[in-house]
Parts: sequence; structure tokens; C-alpha cells
Amino acid sequence: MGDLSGNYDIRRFPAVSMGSAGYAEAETWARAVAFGFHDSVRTPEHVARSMATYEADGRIFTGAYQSGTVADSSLPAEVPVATFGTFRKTLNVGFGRMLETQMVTAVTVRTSHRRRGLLRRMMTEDLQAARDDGIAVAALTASEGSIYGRFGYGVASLERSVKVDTTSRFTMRHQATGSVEVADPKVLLEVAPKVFDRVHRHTPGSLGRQQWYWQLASGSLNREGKEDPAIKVALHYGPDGGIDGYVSYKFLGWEPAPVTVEVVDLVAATDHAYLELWQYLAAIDLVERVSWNEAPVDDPLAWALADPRCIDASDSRDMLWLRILDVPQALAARHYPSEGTLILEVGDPLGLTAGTFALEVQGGQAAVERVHAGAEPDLALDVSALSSIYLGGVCPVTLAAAGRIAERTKGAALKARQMFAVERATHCLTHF
Ligand SMILES: CC(=O)SCCNC(=O)CCNC(=O)[C@H](O)C(C)(C)COP(=O)(O)OP(=O)(O)OC[C@H]1O[C@@H](n2cnc3c(N)ncnc32)[C@H](O)[C@@H]1OP(=O)(O)O
Repeated sequence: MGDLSGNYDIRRFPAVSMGSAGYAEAETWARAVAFGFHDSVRTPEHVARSMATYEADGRIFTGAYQSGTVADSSLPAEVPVATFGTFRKTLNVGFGRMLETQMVTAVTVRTSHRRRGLLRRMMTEDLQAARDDGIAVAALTASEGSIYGRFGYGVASLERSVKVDTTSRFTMRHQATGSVEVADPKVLLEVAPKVFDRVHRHTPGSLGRQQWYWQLASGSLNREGKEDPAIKVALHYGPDGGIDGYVSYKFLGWEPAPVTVEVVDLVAATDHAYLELWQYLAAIDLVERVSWNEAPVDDPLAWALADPRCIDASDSRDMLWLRILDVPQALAARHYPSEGTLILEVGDPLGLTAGTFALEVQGGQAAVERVHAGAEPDLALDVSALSSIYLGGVCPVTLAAAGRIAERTKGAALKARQMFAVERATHCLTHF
């Protein structure tokens, strides 16, 4: 028998829907991803429906295939031993500015081929290619917190799970200005993209959503690849009568106590819509609790409630991981609410964008210049820390206290905090 330790061909191809050339290869790739995340074998219909949404998103699939001898009776060579998916959407980098972003997803390596450098190879090749293509940032959500820092990613937004007591204890100071009405869940196929687009434009850290979200929120396609008859939907109408928010939710059953409704998707384009959708959820009769696993950490709900302890928040965690690929391009793309100059010495473990850069802000606009290596920096940090503070959701002063940023000029971390501040709390509602 030949060497089974593994030589691999890396192949890239687009997602295509059923009936198109290349579907068999794409389907096999998708099945390998499901295996990597311990899913049950998916039905052909489930794969086909998912694939149609992947094609609509313009996903590119990367697979690593055994090029040497394949062990007798094991999975054949056309099943990839490693997978890596990408697509591109816009990221709101604050004050409504959008930056096209390389979104990385579906990273798996078959157990029998792990720790041979396959992830490292796929990641470094992909980040280099994205940068060569003029993309300034990459993003992902991580299965484990220990994997991606080494590639220059940093945590840029947080989220938390909440359980909200909606018994008589729930009272809000807010006086409603709009109204809420129940709708057929399927209306979200048309309504949700429009409402989300507004949210995307006013929320720093928001990423464009994949097509699958409209299917999920409307009950058209659940995580098991089926229609979800349990989904219920309510829409919020603003004072002008237009729809400016929605909530998609499920009743979890009469037992165990407390009787609970779970939020599947809550998207509100105005502050009033957000609070009034919560007022609606709290008013659902016979229900004592509303849970939501993707709630913001900095949540206006807590401040609108007469008793903020109605919110039982647990599991505050990293959500969006960002990786700046091109420091001058990324810094110049932002609007800055505070004037000033900062010299940043940026390290990069992959060597994509290391250097010393002068960030000079006047009237909110940035001029960014690479300066000579010997220039005295105000802050020295690696690209992971710079990516963390970039969306204004992570405080540079805290990273300095953690030793992740070296403050060479006294007060520079606070200055960075003021310069990188954004207009409202950073929050990403897009999991991928
Ligand atoms: C964006 C997403 O899709 S997140 C989902 C990630 N996928 C999963 O969690 C599915 C289960 N896990 C896996 O499939 C694999 O173990 C992977 C993808 C996490 C790692 O793949 P591998 O090919 O084994 O990684 P590779 O050999 O390239 O290792 C690269 C580096 O990461 C480190 N590493 C790999 N996995 C882990 C881990 N789980 N925790 C900590 N470090 C890790 C390796 O030690 C290595 O370090 P070094 O190069 O700095 O010495």
C-alpha cells in the first residue's frame, strides 16, 4: 500500500443549484461539511434547497482532495477531506459606511486528516487571494475561540443569550408610537430583506445576510431542511404605517415551566420598533418567558425596563471575528468622530499587511500613510488587536490593559477609543 499520510489537491468551484453542471461535486462538498459539523446525513432535497441559497449568495467552495492512495473501502477521493467556504457581503464599519468583506465559513477537516496543516494552507491561500483581489477585511464566526487568532483575526463584536421574564414584572417606560400586528410567516420572504437592509445601514458591525435567513425567519426552511410550522411572525408598523421591524418566534411548549417563547429572528430598523416588538413579545398571553440567543450585550431593553433584572443574561460571547487584510485601505474606509493623529505599528503573523502607519483624521476623514519602519509609534499592536478595535465594539484601553496593545505615547489608547468610536452599539445579527 502507498503512503496514506496525505498529499492533497486544493480545488475551488462555485456553488450551483440542482440541474447545473458541477452540482455533483458541490453536493459532495456540502455533505462533507455536514459530516465535519456532526450533522446527520442530509436528504437530497435538503442539500438541493441549501445549495440554491448558496448559489444565490455566490459562494465559492474550496475542497482538499487526496491525491495519493486512498485507503481501501474508505470514502473515495472525490469526497474532500477538508472544506472551506467563502462569499462576499458588505460590512457596516460605522456611520453607514460599507466595506466589502470576505466571509469565511464551513471550515472542516476530516478527523483522520487533521493537524497536518490543511486549515493553515486553505486559510493563508484564501486571505492572500482576497487581498490580491482588493478586499480589505475578512470575517468569520468561530466554533472555538482558540483557532483563529493565529491567523490575525480578532473578536470585533459580542452577543449574549437572554431569558426575559415577561410576567407582570415586565413593564417598560416606553410609550408606543407605532403598532404591531401578526402576519403569515411567508410574508417575510418579501418583507425581511427590506427591513434588514435598513438595519444593516444603521448598525455598526452588521454584515449583509445570506439568502438562507429569509427562509429560516419565514419558516420555509429550518435547520433540518424542512418547513417549520411552529414559526410565528409579528410585524412592526412605524407612525407612517410602513413596516420597520419584525420578530419571528416559536412557542416551545407547555412544559417545562416557565412557558417560553424563543426568538428566531428579531430585526428592528428603529429604536421604537425594537422596544415595541419587545412589548409585543411580553404581552403574549400564557407565556412567562422570552428567550433570545443572539441578543446585543449593550441592550437598550435593559434601560427601558422598569426592572432591568427581568433580563437574565448569560453566556456573553465573541460573535464576529474580523481580520484586516490591508491596513491603509481599511483605516481609510472608516469615518472617525474625533480628530487626531495616531502612529500605529502593526504586526501581522501572515505578513499580509505589517508595517507602521500614520492615521491622520480631519473633519472625520482619514488620510493613511505608510511611514518608515523606525518611526516612533503611539501604539504597537498586532493586526488581530487592530481588527478588534476597528468596529468600535472593543475598547483599546482594555486591550492595552490586557497587554494586547503597547501604549508608547501616554493616553494614545484613550485617543484611539475616541477616534474609533461608532455612533451606536456594535452588533452583528448575521451568523454564517
Ligand atoms: C469559520 C468556521 O467555519 S469555524 C468551524 C471550524 N471547524 C470546526 O470546528 C469543525 C471541527 N474541527 C476541524 O474540522 C479541524 O480541527 C479544524 C478546521 C478546526 C482545524 O483543522 P486542521 O487542518 O487540523 O488545522 P491545521 O493543522 O491547519 O492547524 C493550524 C493551526 O491551528 C491549530 N489548531 C487547529 N485546530 C485547533 C483547535 N481546535 N484549537 C486550537 N488550535 C487549533 C493547530 O495547532 C495549528 O497551529 P500552528 O500552525 O500555529 O502550530
